[in-house]
Amino acid sequence: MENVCVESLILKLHDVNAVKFGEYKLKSGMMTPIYIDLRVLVSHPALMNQVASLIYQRVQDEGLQFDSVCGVPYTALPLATIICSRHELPMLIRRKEAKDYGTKRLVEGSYQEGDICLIIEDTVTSGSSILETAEVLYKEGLKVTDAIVLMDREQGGVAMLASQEIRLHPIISMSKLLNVLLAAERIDARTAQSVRKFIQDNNTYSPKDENGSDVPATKKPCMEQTQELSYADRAKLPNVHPLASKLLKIMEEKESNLCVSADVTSGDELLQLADSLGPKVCMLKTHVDILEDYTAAVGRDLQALAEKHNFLIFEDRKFADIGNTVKHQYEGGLYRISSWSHIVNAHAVPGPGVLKGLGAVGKPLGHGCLLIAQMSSQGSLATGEYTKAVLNMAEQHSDFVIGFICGSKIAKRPEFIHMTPGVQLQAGGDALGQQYTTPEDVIQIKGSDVIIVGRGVLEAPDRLKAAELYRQSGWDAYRKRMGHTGK
Ligand SMILES: O=c1ccn([C@@H]2O[C@H](COP(=O)(O)O)[C@@H](O)[C@H]2O)c(=O)[nH]1
Repeated sequence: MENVCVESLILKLHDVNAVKFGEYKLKSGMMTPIYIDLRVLVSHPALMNQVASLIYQRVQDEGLQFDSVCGVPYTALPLATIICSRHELPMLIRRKEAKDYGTKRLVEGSYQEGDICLIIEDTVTSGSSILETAEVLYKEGLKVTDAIVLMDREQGGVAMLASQEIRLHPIISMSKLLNVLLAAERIDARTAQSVRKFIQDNNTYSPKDENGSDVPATKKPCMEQTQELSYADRAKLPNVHPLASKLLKIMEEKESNLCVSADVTSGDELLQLADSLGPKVCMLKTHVDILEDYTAAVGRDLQALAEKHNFLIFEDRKFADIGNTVKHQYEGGLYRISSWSHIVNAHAVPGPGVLKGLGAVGKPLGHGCLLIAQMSSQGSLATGEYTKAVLNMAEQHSDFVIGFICGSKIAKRPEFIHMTPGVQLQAGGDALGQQYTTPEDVIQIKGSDVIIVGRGVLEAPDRLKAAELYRQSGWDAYRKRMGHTGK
């Protein structure tokens, strides 16, 4: 199954005019400055397949249990059909009007009383279309516990359906849509703000109080606003880890969010790289165990070069064992990683013990750790609930965890730094499952902070020139994300 990124899907939906700005009438008669018209998807099969993949991914991420799937007619019908056909799931079709001959059924397909039916919908405003479909299914003795929607306009649908005991799982929120279109300069700040205001002023759901009277609809104060902090401002936050603060300051000073992955096999080449590319990077990443001639002098000299050129060293060791073992692996052995590397990383698989073990060594030295929340390789299992659990673990250990290895921004706390590998100037991949995306995509669209580039620099005819190219494109993408235009 293809891996679909929400941000690029939003841009494609905009390309095919599925997202329109202007004056449009909703089903309720309400006028809206933004209209989502996913009916056009039927004319774009590749996009239709991507939407179906995203919906199914969400079904899996949420671990939903159900006996059949029903798409709300008509736009979600082909989506449900693709998903059910690809994954061999039983599907039901809800008729909008009963036939006046034959079985006269309103629900087509085979089902039994008590079966759970998952509803799929394309866009939700108030949630009334999903509820109408659920009510038809209820009359047939079916149960509805969950619904998935591609686009939630954030106008009360989630709360209304929750009041009817249906959990709605939106994939794209209106806030996300606006943020992505704004960052990609598809809309201007004024348009985004006027749509936000419309959404906040037009919440369709009024919960009832205990006497059954309407409680006035609350205006949502929580639509994601994009007033983002700069790297420099984040460095000054009161709760930022001192090492994260140092890195953010370096990034701002050197105008670099580039980490070069120095995946070379000789100590001399590593040191030569560190010296020549040092001025271009905020961080140098190593895999010390691929060096064929490591000696303690390499670690020492690397540290001196980090001082000279003002960058941090990140040993990409990916610790993944019990606390006691990782403590030894970090501090001892041939490489004595903790003696020269400012940052290491760890998988969350072993549980918090891995951070306790590493922290016992790293914390007194002022070092920091990145948790691996997602990976760039095809078929990675670090997705969905796992990624959420990693985020949670980081929040519990923010005295040592300074951020994440991830594909996109996953944490709201600006103290955490997001670092993304799998970056080249052209999207693509290698023969062993690595997947590449571009600096613009990673920094501007996906909201990560640092690009990690290996072969994009190492295999270039002129490594210094290539590093400068990546530094500049990473920095330009950051400036655009912050709303700066031009140089
Ligand atoms: O998910 C991950 C985690 C780590 N890496 C590492 O980053 C570099 C990428 O090198 P490229 O040559 O740019 O592909 C490499 O050291 C990996 O071990 C990753 O790629 N993905």
